[in-house]
Amino acid sequence: MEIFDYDNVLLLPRKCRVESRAECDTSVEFGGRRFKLPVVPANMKTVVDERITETLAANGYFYVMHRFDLDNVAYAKRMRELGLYVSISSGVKAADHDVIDRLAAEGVGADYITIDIAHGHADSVQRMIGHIKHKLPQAFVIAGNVGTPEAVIDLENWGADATKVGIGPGKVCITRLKTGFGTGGWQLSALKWCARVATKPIIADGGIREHGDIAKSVRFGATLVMIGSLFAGHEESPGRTVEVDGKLYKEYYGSASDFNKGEYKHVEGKRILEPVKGPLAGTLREMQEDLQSSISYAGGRYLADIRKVNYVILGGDNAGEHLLM
Ligand SMILES: NC(=O)C1=CN([C@@H]2O[C@H](COP(=O)(O)OP(=O)(O)OC[C@H]3O[C@@H](n4cnc5c(N)ncnc54)[C@H](OP(=O)(O)O)[C@@H]3O)[C@@H](O)[C@H]2O)C=CC1
Ligand SMILES: Nc1nc2c(ncn2[C@@H]2O[C@H](COP(=O)(O)O)[C@@H](O)[C@H]2O)c(=O)[nH]1
Repeated sequence: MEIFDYDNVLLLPRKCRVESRAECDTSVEFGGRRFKLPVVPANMKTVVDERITETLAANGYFYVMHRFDLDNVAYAKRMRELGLYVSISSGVKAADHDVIDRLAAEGVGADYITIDIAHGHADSVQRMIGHIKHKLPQAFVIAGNVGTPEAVIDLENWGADATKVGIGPGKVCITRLKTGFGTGGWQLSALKWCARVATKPIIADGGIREHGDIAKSVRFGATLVMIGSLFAGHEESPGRTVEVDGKLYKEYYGSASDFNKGEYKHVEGKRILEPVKGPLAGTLREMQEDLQSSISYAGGRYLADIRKVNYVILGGDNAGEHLLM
């Protein structure tokens, strides 16, 4: 198997088919809705909050609200009152099952539910998918996180409508150091490996450091890309603002860090500071422009055209050109 990651792959251009990059369409259909970008900010406490998710939903972007210190039912009710779609996260414990029961009993429902645990290839996830499909059959269920084709096949067979791939490639992740496991350092080829067997959408989660990594993820099979660090350092970001030597930073910590958990137990995440870089809307606009350029370099007009390009692997044992024949 070829092993590579975002920083040692480049996509190869094909003849341009547009007069302007404005003709390139970055939108994507996911779970019955069309969104402006194949990008979703990570469902983490220092990345999204109520206000940011409302803005994203109201402006045509996909979001997943985090599940920490949050009343999911009250959150879902508020989004409904605002006329916005509901996209929440869930764990797999008894209290998480109860939330699904309440959403059903109170008639609130949810449009998207992301089952989001560290080791998503687990019986507990199978039970939770079954519970959601029983109580809220209309909900689109995303399940993860996983890092192997076997896991993608199982989650799909258990009823997941999409799977989330990425064990440990995140910027504040220390899973590979603490456990010796994961897709950190080879996330892009793990995505390719998983996408070969997937029959439903994949969300590539973690490891995106540059906007061009979004196009690379799409090339290797992602329908959406989940991003934490690139979104954590905005004016509106929920992380605490910290001043160091006159410069402003936002704190960004892992969901499995002691900062999120409130105790040092099974810690697989750390805290870092991200420089503050202006409003979120500016980054979303720049991501769209960059992705429009990516589509034009792919010789296409639509996101899916990126899937048609060849690529090169730079350096290492797998170095070489890879042609689609
Ligand atoms: N993408 C990634 O690489 C990672 C992401 N995270 C994120 O951190 C957050 C917290 O995750 P998590 O701790 O799973 O959530 P929870 O604290 O909600 O735990 C979920 C359940 O899974 C169990 N569990 C967790 N890890 C394992 C494991 N390795 N093997 C068996 N059972 C396990 C927990 O039990 P118990 O605690 O008793 O074991 C608990 O019952 C999530 O948002 C998750 O996405 C965390 C680590 C890696
Ligand atoms: N191993 C851990 N992974 C974590 C933790 N908290 C979040 N995450 C994952 O990281 C991505 C974001 O990655 P980034 O490279 O874009 O910053 C996020 O979506 C989760 O899947 C954690 O504590 N440990």
